[in-house]
Amino acid sequence: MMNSITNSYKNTPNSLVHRVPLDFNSLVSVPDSHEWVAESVPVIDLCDPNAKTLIGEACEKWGAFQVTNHGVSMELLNRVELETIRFFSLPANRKLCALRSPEGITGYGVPRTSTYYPKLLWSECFTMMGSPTHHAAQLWPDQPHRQTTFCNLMEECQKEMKALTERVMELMLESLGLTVDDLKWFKPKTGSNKTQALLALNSYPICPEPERAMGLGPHRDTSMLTVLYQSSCRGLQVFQDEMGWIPVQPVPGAIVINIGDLMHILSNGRFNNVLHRAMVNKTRHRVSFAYIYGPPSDELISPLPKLTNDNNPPLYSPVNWKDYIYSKQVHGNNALHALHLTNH
Ligand SMILES: O=C(O)CCC(=O)C(=O)O
Ligand SMILES: [Fe+2]
Repeated sequence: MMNSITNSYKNTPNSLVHRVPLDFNSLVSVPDSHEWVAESVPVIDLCDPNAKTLIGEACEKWGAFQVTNHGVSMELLNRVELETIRFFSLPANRKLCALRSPEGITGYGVPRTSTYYPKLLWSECFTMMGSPTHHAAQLWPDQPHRQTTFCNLMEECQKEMKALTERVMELMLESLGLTVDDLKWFKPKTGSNKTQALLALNSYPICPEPERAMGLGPHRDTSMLTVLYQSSCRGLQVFQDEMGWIPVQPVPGAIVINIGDLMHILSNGRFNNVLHRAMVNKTRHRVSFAYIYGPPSDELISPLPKLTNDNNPPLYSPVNWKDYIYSKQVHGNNALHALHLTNH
């Protein structure tokens, strides 16, 4: 019998790491040994024979997942990341030469979602559609070589991201028991593919008071899918009922896929259009880049007929991407409610 609590620890497992605290003051980040990881969006190997099923499950539960073995070269991702850092390190007055016009969609400015919130965001954004030739000439008027390097890289990035997006889209359709033929505009047998996409470079500068600011506020993407490379810096979080905000841990080389509102509509609500946000931090300038993929701008998107029946009627009325983007700018996160068919 122990007669005092002094002996209570005798013979209990007691390795060095369980006895000696870290020298916390010497650390600038949390080592893996001390990281308390919550359950988060799955990481899916695209070459896994089971990828289709895993993607279907992830889309229903999370509306987001990370992919590895995705076919986009690491070397390209690194180059785009470096170019993104280089772009945002330009002096403010230089970046303003490419300021997005009030009616335009491309160029430098605040994030597209800024109109949703009463407060402004701790971030800046540069958006492109195809080659950013016009903006490159505004940014580097006397450096044609610099313009070419920038444009070539951004075009290459969009080409690779598009290939990945189509591969993932196809797996998503298959997981719903559909084929590419069920979506006429996706990979048309005749004529060219008129799908549209934006490439957005995002920058979240170091913030002196991160707890008082927000990089990107809670939002759902207007897209069909968003393909995001977040490099190695934490910040992205997804919202899950009951669990709250969950970090999406950067996995070296992995790419994040988010389900947007249009995919949620197309799947008749089966796929979760994930609510997400980006936090800022005190020590690292965070950059990310997002390939925002959607249908041809006039194409009407509605729940796919094969996914609806008398017991499972369509939940949303048809909308095209162009009008939906406008509605999102005006109504923010409530734009989707306006399309909900409440009479069923
Ligand atoms: O930077 C991130 O991690 C998130 C970016 C994002 O949500 C967006 O561009 O829509
Ligand atoms: Fe987003």
